[in-house]
Amino acid sequence: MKYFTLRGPIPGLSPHYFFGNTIQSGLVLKDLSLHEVYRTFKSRFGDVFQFWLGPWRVIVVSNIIDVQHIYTHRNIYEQGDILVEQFKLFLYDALICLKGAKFKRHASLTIPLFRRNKIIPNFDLIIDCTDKLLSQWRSAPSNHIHLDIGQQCRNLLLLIFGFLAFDYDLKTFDNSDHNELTRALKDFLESIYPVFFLPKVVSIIYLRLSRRYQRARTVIQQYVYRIIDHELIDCSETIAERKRTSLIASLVSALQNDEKTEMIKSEEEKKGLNRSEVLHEVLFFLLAGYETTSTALTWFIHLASKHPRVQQKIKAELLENNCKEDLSLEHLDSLGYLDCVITEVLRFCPPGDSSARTLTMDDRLPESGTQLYAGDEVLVPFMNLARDPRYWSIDPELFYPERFLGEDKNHQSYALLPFGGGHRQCIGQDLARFELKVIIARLMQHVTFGDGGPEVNAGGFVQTVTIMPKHVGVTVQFD
Ligand code: HEM
Repeated sequence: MKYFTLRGPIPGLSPHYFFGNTIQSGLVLKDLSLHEVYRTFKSRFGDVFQFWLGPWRVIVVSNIIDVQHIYTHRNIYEQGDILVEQFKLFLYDALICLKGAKFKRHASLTIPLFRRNKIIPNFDLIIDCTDKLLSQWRSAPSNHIHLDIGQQCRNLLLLIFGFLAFDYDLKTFDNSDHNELTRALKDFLESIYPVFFLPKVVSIIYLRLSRRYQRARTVIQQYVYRIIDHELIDCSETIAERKRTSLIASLVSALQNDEKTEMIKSEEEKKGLNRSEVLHEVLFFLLAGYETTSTALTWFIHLASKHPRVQQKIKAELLENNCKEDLSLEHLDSLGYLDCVITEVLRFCPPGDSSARTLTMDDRLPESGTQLYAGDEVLVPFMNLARDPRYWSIDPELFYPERFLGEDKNHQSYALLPFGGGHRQCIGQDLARFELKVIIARLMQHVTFGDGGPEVNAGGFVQTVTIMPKHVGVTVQFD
C-alpha cells in the first residue's frame, strides 16, 4: 500500500492511517515539540529514520556528513515540497513556496535588502524601539512576575520590522495588551500550524471553516493593504530612490504596469511582480521577519533568568568596553562574549525545527549509505545535531556560551544550523543576529532578569510554527 506504510529498509515506526506518526510520537495529544520527537526517534532508530508527519513521509537525517552532502548538492536537493505545498495554501506567491526562475525573480528584489551593510543603518531605530519596551517595564512594580514575555518580544520585533522593512509604524506598544495586529498574527500562526500535518484537502476545508483563521487573515490583510497604500503615496521618483534600501519600496517599484502582458510571457522573460505577488511577499516577510527572532529573544530572556552568571558577564563586558551608559555601533563589534551568548541561545533552543528538501533525482547518502529516490522528502533536524555529543567537546546539554571562546570555538559547522543551510538558508540571518545583539545589549545596560519560580519559569517547549519556551515567568529588576 502506497500510503501510511513504512517504505524500504529505512527504520521507523509503522504509521497510523491519516495521522501518520503524529499520535504515536506525542506530537498530537501530548503536545510534544518536533525537537523532542526527533530526538526520541533518533535515540530509538539511529541517525536516519523515516517519520510520517500526517500524510507526509519524511526521511530525517542527523549526521553531519550526510547533512553536508544534502546542503552542498543543490541540483539534487531542492526546496522541500512539504513547505511549498503547505505554505501555498495561504501564501501562494511568497518566496518560500517558489523554485527555479520564479524564485530568482522574487529573490533578486528581496535578498539584497537583508545584507549586513543594508541593516547597520537601523541601529538607532532598534535602540529606540527597545527603549519603548524598557519604559513599559519601568511602570510595573519591581517584584512583578512577567508571564507574557513572549508577547512583549513579539510586539518589539514587529515594531522594529514594520519600520525597517515597510517604513510603517505598526504601533504595537500602543495598547499593547490588545494590539489588533499582534493578536491577529498570533491567531494566524496558531491556526495554520495543524495544516502541516493534515492532508491537503482537509487543510483547505479546515482553513475555510476556521473562523479564527479567517478573522486573523482579514485583519492582517487590512494592514498589508495599508502598508502598500502608504508606500504608494510617495511619488515614483522617491520610491525608486529608496528601492535599494527598503523592502517595501523595492516591492512596490517592481509592480508590473501591464499584468496581462507579463502573464503570457515565459517565466524566464517575466519582469517585476504582479499585485498578488507583492501582497503575498509583504505578508510572508511580515511573518518571517518577526516571529523567529522574537522566539529567540524570548529564549534568551528565559535562559538568562536561569543563568545570572551569564547576565553578569554580559554586563561586565559592556562596562569594559565603555558601553554601560552609551551604546554605539562602533562598540558593538567589541562585544565578543555577547556574540557567544546569542550563538549559544540559537544552538541550545533553535526557534525552527528543521530544513526540508525534496530530491530531484535518485541519490545515496555518503555516510549512512541510505538509498534515496527522486521525490523523497528529507529533513535536517537542528536540535539533533546541536545536542549530539559526537560533535561538541563540552557537554551539549549544558547552556554554556563560553564553549565558543574555547573548546568548541572551531565546532563542526554542520552541527550548528539554526538558520538552515545551502542555497535555501535563511536570508534574514544577518538581520536577526544584529537585532538580537543590539536589543540584548540595550536590555543588559538597564535590567537584570530574575527567575520567577520553578513552575511559572519551568521552560519546556511549545510547538507552533516556531518552538517557544512553554513556561516563562521572569522578574525585571532595573539596575
Ligand atoms: C533568529 C531568527 C531567525 C531564525 C532562527 C530563522 C530561521 C530560518 C530557517 C531555519 C529557514 C529555513 C532554511 C532552510 O530551509 O534551510 C529560514 C528561511 C527564511 N527566513 Fe529566516 N530565520 C530568522 C529570522 C529571519 C528574518 C528576520 C527574516 C526577514 C528577512 C527571515 C526571512 C527568511 C526567509 C525569506 C526565508 C525563506 C528563504 C527561502 O525560501 O529561500 N528570517 N529562516
